[in-house]
Amino acid sequence: MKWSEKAWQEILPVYKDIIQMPFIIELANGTLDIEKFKYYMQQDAHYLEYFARTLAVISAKAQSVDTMLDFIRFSEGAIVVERALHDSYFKQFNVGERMPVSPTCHHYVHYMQSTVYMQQVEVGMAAVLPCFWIYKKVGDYILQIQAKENNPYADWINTYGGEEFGNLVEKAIMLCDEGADKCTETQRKQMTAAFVDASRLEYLFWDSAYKLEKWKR
Ligand SMILES: Cc1ncc(CN)c(N)n1
Repeated sequence: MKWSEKAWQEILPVYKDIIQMPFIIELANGTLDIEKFKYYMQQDAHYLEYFARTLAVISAKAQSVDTMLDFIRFSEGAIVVERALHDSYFKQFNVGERMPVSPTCHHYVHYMQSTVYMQQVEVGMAAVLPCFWIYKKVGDYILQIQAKENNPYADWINTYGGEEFGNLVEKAIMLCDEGADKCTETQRKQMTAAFVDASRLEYLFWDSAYKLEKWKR
């Protein structure tokens, strides 16, 4: 069994919880409170900047020039493609100034960064994989159940449920499997632990947006 197949089995309960979250259900049927979506997008704008930088660090640490190129392209995609999606929603919903980074977003981006800087490159690759894979799975799931007419969140759904994003995700999974093949069993376990932690943070990211999470002080 490939590393990715085993790793997905580990996070299956988290994924099943994610697709039942009110944020996801309401996004799919188009009833999600716009303030919650705006909050999510504002936090996601922070997230994407750190995510893109983190991908660039993985690129710099990559074992081969081909993997280096793949991760630098992922980094570019996070900024160019996903930021375009944010910008169009910010315009549509008239979002001006940026919010401070929320506690959950802060935790997630610093978790990613410290993992990528402090651990071997394959563990860093596993830590960013849920950002690809869970979004693809959630995008595909929402495509099946979505309200087809007048859903204000259709562009978000089509971005992550689309074929273009799907190709990136396939590549990211394949690169993790290639990396895992070169690792020891202990290192593969570290990869899985990073994948599980980041998946749990994906859950918390949507949960925090639904609750409009704020710093206590
Ligand atoms: C929090 C989060 N995780 C993942 C993605 C998809 N790159 C995203 N836009 N935001």
